[in-house]
Amino acid sequence: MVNYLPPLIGVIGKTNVGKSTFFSAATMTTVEISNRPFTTIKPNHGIGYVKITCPHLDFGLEACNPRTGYCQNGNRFVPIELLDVAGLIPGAHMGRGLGNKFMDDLRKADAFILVIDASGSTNEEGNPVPPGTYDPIEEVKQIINEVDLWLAKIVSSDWQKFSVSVETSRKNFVDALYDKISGLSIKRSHVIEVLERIDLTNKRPSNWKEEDFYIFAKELRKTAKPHIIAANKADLPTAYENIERLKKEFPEVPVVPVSSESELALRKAAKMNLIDYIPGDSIFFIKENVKLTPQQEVALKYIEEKVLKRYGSTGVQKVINSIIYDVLKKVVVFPVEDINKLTDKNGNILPDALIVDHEASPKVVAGLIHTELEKGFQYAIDARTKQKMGEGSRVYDRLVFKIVSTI
Ligand SMILES: Nc1nc2c(ncn2[C@@H]2O[C@H](COP(=O)(O)OP(=O)(O)OP(=O)(O)O)[C@@H](O)[C@H]2O)c(=O)[nH]1
Repeated sequence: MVNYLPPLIGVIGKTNVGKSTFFSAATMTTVEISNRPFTTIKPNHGIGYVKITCPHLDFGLEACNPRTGYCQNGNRFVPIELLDVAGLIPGAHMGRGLGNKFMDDLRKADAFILVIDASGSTNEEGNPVPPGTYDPIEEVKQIINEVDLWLAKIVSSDWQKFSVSVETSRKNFVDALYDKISGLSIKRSHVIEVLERIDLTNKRPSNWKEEDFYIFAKELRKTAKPHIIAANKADLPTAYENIERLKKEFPEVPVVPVSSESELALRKAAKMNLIDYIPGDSIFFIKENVKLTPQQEVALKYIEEKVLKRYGSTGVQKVINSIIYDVLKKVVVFPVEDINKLTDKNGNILPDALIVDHEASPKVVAGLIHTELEKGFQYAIDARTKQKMGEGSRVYDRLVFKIVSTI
């Protein structure tokens, strides 16, 4: 899969809200896996996983052989890349705290998970305060505002020179603007969409005012750097009402109740063979013949009562699935060589799982696997229906398919 890159998701938030706990929980596997999906993993990068029902179940197969990620009890865990973005404080866009580092990290991300302390026990500077005394709605507004100010700053830098150059050379404004912000991993279509939406397409660049940059940045963030809210510390009673308030205040953004600490504890306990637990599940089982310490018993009881029974899961897995499916509108597809055995040419069952746009054509997916495969693309065959899929067809979630190419 030479051209395939998994989605890159930034995990952002103030200090002390549980961002590191979330990151550790999301990147810890409950089973030993030997494969390393991507060649270079930098210090603040980690692998998280989208959880889906593995197609091997639908086809009545016993197991599969993932080249990356893993499969546990029929649940396929498909890798994505997570980026632990440096902690954020007000003024970060001006370089305060680790501001510049934070912003550099965010440039590359396709979307971000905003971890907040939903219990209201961390103030705006990231210092602990009595639970319920800080309003997490303010926390969200503040961080999103920092992101918008940062984007506006990038867009407006050297604007005078830029606008003179565009106006005197009669360059295409959209192309020039797209070039200017190309370091942000933003699509050209995003720039066009945003300019049209806020009616700035025909305004002379030299007439752009400060509020134009801000509005443009805000809309660009919504389109090109969308986010989800991980309402962490949801196990604490002061979070209950706040979570409902957050959902009402930000109806356009998924708000997921999360207890990162609970998820981390469950994954650790599973790794230590104390419990059976699959990430994202609503239950766990204490293994037979295991003698828990009183402390472990209390902790597991707490998680069961305050988190699993209340919310149906710890929320960590839900956040990852939701950002991939609901926010980025992706699907997972499985290319194979043999549509009857679902194998590659070496006999591995369903070895590859690719996360792609839900509107992608099989030909575009072929190009992610190999440029040559796209060039020689003839058609694909859907392994479930055995029907041909032409260039005009669209992939769907958990599609298993073979690409037929002249090359
Ligand atoms: N009750 C509760 N506490 C949590 C939860 N997640 C994290 N915490 C606690 O919150 C505190 C901060 O957690 P961290 O993960 O270190 O927070 P952070 O945001 O990464 O902070 P920095 O590392 O300073 O940037 C720790 O005491 C955690 O144990 C949770 O789900 N519930």
